[in-house]
Amino acid sequence: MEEDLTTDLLVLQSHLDGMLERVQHNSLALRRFQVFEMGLLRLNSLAEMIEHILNDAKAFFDLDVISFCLLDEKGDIAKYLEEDGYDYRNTEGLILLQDKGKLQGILGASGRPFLGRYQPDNCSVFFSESQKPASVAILPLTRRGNYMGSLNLGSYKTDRFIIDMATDFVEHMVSVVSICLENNLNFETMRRTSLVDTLTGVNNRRFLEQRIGEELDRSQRNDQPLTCLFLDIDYFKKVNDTYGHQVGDQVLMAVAGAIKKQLRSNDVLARYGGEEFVALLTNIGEDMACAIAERIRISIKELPIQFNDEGIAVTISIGSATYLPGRRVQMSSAEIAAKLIQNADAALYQAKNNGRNRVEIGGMVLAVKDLPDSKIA
Ligand SMILES: Nc1nc2c(ncn2[C@@H]2O[C@H](COP(=O)(O)OP(=O)(O)OP(=O)(O)O)[C@@H](O)[C@H]2O)c(=O)[nH]1
Repeated sequence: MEEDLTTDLLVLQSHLDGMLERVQHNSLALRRFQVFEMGLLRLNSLAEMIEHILNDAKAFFDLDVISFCLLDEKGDIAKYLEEDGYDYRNTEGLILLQDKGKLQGILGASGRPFLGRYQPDNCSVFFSESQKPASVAILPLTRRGNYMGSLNLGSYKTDRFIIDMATDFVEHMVSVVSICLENNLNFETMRRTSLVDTLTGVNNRRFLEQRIGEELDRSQRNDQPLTCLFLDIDYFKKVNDTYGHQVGDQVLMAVAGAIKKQLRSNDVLARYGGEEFVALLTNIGEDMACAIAERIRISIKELPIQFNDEGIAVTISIGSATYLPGRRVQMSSAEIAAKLIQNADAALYQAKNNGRNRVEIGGMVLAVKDLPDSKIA
């Protein structure tokens, strides 16, 4: 009798130990998840989110392999990452899928997580052959019933993810990841649309105003000149009056595209107003600026724009001014920026006065106040 009691007590004790161990394990997992979640909420961009997921989640959740799959049907995500200089093509574990069908094929229309043994048919898209896990959790990221991608966790242990495992915890995690992903994507889209001119697709004036200060600081730091071109289509009112506003819009788009083609990818081009554009050419002094402006002028003159089989002749006038960094800086970036644009605009005015379809050089801008007009051309 006493022996039976002792055995029962030992069994009970071992049950309790097991339960305690599970509670401790779960509370540790929960704490880790809270830290991971807080990290996710603090992120400011899509690139940061990708890094957090791929680099930190593996350690947080003690995984052997992880991949982050994003549905990118229109190629916007690739474009955003590229624009931010993020090397998404060589980021291990990041998968941009253009076809929603693949995710639906694996996870079904319900969007339920898949936990279990690695199956080549379903899982090879998410894990490379060299890092093939034994068990996986393929967690769909969805918002409002739409797939956005999946978070794919892998372990070399076959029993880490099993079919009947409770999924409450992972489902909570993927809803947080899904919300963060949606926020980051919305933010990236908003950031771009608010700084891009919707008609021509080049940047808008607000973008230019933000960027010019950064470019001037860079110019100062690297002791390299920065040139500003002010470009204005000639007699554009006549194009509108003759062919209509819609054709005028087509001309604006064609001209913006042609100017952009003559610039380097790190130069800035913005639509400043109606038919005016401003370009910032980094590390370009006056001589080079003149050659580039001439190249732009000729490319616009030769632009083949057709309306009802009739060619529309378009020309552009360009004014240029160049900032020369120096040791004596007595003006703020904002003051230098205003002066640079003002001088380029004045040169444009000259180009218009001197007959249009021409380039005028407005001279150098220095950051010193004591030179009258700071203009030494
Ligand atoms: N189609 C179209 N026209 C625009 C847009 N924004 C401004 N404009 C037109 O651009 C024209 C600008 O005319 P003006 O400022 O007189 O200049 P211009 O005819 O180009 O003459 P110069 O600059 O002196 O050579 C006006 O007719 C505006 O209506 C736009 O987004 N689309």
